[in-house]
Amino acid sequence: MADHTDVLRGLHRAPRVQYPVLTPNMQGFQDAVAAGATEVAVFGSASETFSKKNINCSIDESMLRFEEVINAAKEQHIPVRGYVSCALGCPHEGHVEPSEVAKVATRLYEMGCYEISLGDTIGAGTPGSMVKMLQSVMKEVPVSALAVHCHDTYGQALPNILTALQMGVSVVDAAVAGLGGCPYAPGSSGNVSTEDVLYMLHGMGVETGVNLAQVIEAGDFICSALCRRTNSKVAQAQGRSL
Ligand SMILES: CC(C)(COP(=O)([O-])OP(=O)([O-])OC[C@H]1O[C@@H](n2cnc3c(N)ncnc32)[C@H](O)[C@@H]1OP(=O)([O-])[O-])[C@@H](O)C(=O)NCCC(=O)NCCSC(=O)C[C@@](C)(O)CC(=O)[O-]
Repeated sequence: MADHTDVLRGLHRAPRVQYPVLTPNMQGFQDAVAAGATEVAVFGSASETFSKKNINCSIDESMLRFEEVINAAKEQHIPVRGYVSCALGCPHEGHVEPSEVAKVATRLYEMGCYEISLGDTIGAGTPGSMVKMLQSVMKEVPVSALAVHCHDTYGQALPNILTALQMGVSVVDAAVAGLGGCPYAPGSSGNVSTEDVLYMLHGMGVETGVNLAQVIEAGDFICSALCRRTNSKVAQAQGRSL
């Protein structure tokens, strides 16, 4: 959190690209806007323990903080995205009831988040648990306002994403080279790699508007800058960043 405004100020922004900034409280929101953010995101959790460890407050307290951020954002016409972590399991509590995910997603949506990203923070979900969780959330929030955010710890990210797409979700979070993760989800791997999602979608004939070869190049660049090996199976198959 501490250096996100430096990152934002250092970006060379491309037209038609959004650069949402995670803003868990008003301090984060004000700093982000001062640094030029045009979209922000609040990140809550369906697990009480994870909420306390990740953002140092209970779920109810987080909602009060988010309401303040969302109201301030509305005044400035800044769109707000909402995340629900631990949608398919918690590193501390284990199983998370789909109804708890639906409750938090509904609160964020009703407060004014234009989209709710359902996070499998520890990557422990399967198509079976994805179906149950989405069925519960979709009773309360329109599917057009839902996104999925899958980590690949157990190698289930792509089947989970495919399941969500088949249920009508059309927004998928991904990270170049499968980077990412969360300091409060120890042992969990990064987000599903953008390259692997694109390869699957293009193979299914889905038009994404994204150039896979250029994303692989971007993955090479960032892996070399971070001295990390790519987590993308597609990039590995093409002999990249090994
Ligand atoms: C939320 C806080 C900041 C509360 O932290 P806190 O300690 O409760 O906050 P505080 O208000 O008591 O302030 C303590 C210090 O933090 C500073 N502070 C206070 N707010 C901010 C801010 N916005 N930005 C920068 N600094 C801040 C504040 O200025 C103060 O500094 P000091 O006076 O001691 O020098 C802390 O718990 C925190 O940083 N949590 C974030 C941890 C994190 O980065 N988690 C990973 C994010 S990704 C994720 O959660 C999951 C997701 C989205 O990827 C989806 C998924 O897979 O599930």
